[in-house]
Amino acid sequence: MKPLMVELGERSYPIIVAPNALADFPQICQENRIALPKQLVIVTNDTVAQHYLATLQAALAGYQMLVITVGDGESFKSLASYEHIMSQLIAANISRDAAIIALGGGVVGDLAGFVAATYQRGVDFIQIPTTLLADVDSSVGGKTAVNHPGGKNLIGAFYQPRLVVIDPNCLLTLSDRDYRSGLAEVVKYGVIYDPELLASLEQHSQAILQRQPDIIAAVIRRCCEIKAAIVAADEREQGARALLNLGHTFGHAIEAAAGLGEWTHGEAVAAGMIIAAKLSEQLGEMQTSEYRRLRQLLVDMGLPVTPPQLDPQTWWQYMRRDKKVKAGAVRFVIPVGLGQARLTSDIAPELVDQSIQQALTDS
Ligand SMILES: NC(=O)c1ccc[n+]([C@@H]2O[C@H](COP(=O)([O-])OP(=O)(O)OC[C@H]3O[C@@H](n4cnc5c(N)ncnc54)[C@H](O)[C@@H]3O)[C@@H](O)[C@H]2O)c1
Ligand SMILES: O=C(O)C(=O)C[C@@H](O)[C@H](O)[C@H](O)COP(=O)(O)O
Ligand SMILES: [Zn+2]
Repeated sequence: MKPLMVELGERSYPIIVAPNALADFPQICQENRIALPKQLVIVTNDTVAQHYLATLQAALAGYQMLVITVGDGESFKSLASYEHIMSQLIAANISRDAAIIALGGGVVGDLAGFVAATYQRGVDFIQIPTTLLADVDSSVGGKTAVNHPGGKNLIGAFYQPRLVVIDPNCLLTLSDRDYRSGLAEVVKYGVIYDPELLASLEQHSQAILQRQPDIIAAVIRRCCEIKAAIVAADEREQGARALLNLGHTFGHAIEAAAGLGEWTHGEAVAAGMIIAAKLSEQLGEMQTSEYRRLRQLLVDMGLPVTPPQLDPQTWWQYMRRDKKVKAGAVRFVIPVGLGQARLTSDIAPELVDQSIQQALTDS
């Protein structure tokens, strides 16, 4: 199948979606004119390694490989893990012409990407995502980061991979909770960009939840297509890319306030999208029927739609650290109906507080 491309001039790169892509990795590189260097560094965690490392290593027999594992979970997307990886790269004398391969979900991808962006001021980076969330979102677009106790992704860099290789078969071993978490970002694409995708998620919700391979591969391709188009138009989030942050101003606050890892990223984004939709309803930009339709879809996907009870001060403490803050004002992504969204700072804080309260009490 023809690769999707993220068009960024000299830094353009392909996204390959193919069953068994892990085993075919060197051939995929060759077909896409990616010359693998002699030294390869695979960053992963023990959970993913147990399922997929041997297949990738066998495919790459003949290359010098250093495997670095990090702890499993959001709390390991940290400066401590970053330092752990850096120390191993330095101890092994990994040179600037090596390539770092992230094999794992969004945590491994974001962390390994930030290492790749900064080790000796930048080495080549390849994403091999293994969760639905990483397939449809985090492996594409070059946002790399680690968390800080003060908030999500506060330390990072824009650094694009050279290649993204997605093997949808990896999803068969993913837990239900993590699979559903990825569906939140899938729904997000429908809300901000693609009403047909939303309708198709509603129509095929059972097949999607059962992880039927054809449907899942089609969903992954469509999401990557949307993300690639948005990133190509606005790589560094000066405009349209901010729409990919729908639900995240609230979602990141939920994740950080609850303690990283208590809510998965997708769960927090789902509840955050409901608050954003409530805001939109209050502004008269989303009909009540559309709000209820979105809420029902998230419920059908097994995602939380009720935010946690936090006091307003806590919400605002985290929301003020959002990366979309401009000239001191928090900017919100507001869905306009279902299928479009806009970014605005022109929202009264009382309306935000009210929307959070209403999302909390809605049933
Ligand atoms: N860079 C971006 O653009 C971007 C976009 C969205 C989310 N993110 C970030 O991604 C992170 C969330 O990613 P995630 O949901 O993939 O979480 P994750 O990386 O923690 O993976 C979820 C769980 O699944 C396990 N796992 C991974 N692949 C597996 C497989 N194939 N089979 C069985 N288990 C597997 C992991 O070990 C982990 O326990 C968050 O930190 C979020 O901020 C980044
Ligand atoms: O790629 C983007 O742009 C996104 O905003 C995608 C989000 O799903 C993702 O969670 C991202 O990491 C959030 O970025 P941040 O800049 O709000 O930390
Ligand atoms: Zn996200």
